[in-house]
Amino acid sequence: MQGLAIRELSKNFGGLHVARNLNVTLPPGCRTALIGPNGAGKTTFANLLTGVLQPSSGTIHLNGNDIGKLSESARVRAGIAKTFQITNLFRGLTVRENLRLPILEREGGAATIFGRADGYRDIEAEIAKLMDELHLTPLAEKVVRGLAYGQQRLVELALTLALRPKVLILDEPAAGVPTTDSHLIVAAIKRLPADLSVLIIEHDMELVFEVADKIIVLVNGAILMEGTPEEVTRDPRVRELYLGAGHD
Ligand SMILES: Nc1ncnc2c1ncn2[C@@H]1O[C@H](COP(=O)(O)OP(=O)(O)OP(=O)(O)O)[C@@H](O)[C@H]1O
Repeated sequence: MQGLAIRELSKNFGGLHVARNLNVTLPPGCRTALIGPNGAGKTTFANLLTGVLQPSSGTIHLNGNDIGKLSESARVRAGIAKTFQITNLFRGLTVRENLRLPILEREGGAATIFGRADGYRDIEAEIAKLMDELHLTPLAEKVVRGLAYGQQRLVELALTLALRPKVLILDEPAAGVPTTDSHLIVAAIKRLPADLSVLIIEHDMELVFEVADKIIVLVNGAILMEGTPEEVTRDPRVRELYLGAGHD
């Protein structure tokens, strides 16, 4: 089975059930959005996938391999990356300098990569490609501190993609980005590598509907329903949830 397969995943904090027997498959190439009211358990679910939290029960397989017991860093190496949670940019460095860092890290350090005949050229070519994909090329020599917030988020996304993940978790990609710039984020999500599995946790429904192939609605730690954006909008329970009280 290709992609990420989550089976019967549960998490309790004492008597509080924040994930209840969750079964979710994130196939390569699929853009899945996870939505739900505040406190539904979305962040907890992401933390269970990245290894920040250990589940009470259940399994997680990536391309058939059990990754459920791996540490956070081992999961990153296995191909699970999450962005937009913490800013890990070096604000005094340029966009290009920032992008060099995860590539060096991935390749096992400067000594290894620069020891190869084409090492330097390969890195610079990869940085150029990443910047091109995210339309960051005009900002290459700009110091990150001076960029608009939405642009900084694109740089963060580029840094995460430099790790060459198989599964990308976008945690509220539009949070804090002015609405005038949110189209930059939408465009970047649309240009992500075609075979990547993407899980988007997002409150902004407009963004979700623009980018998601599939939506999972989480309520009280359980899946209320999942389906295409059209199926989800038609569902009376979802309409009740989003037109009623208790959401952002
Ligand atoms: N470490 C923890 N210990 C105890 N309870 C926790 C812990 N982390 C989260 N919770 C509780 O688990 C529930 C789910 O929280 P979570 O942050 O996953 O929800 P969410 O859907 O991401 O919410 P939001 O949309 O507000 O970010 C909440 O009731 C929260 O208070």
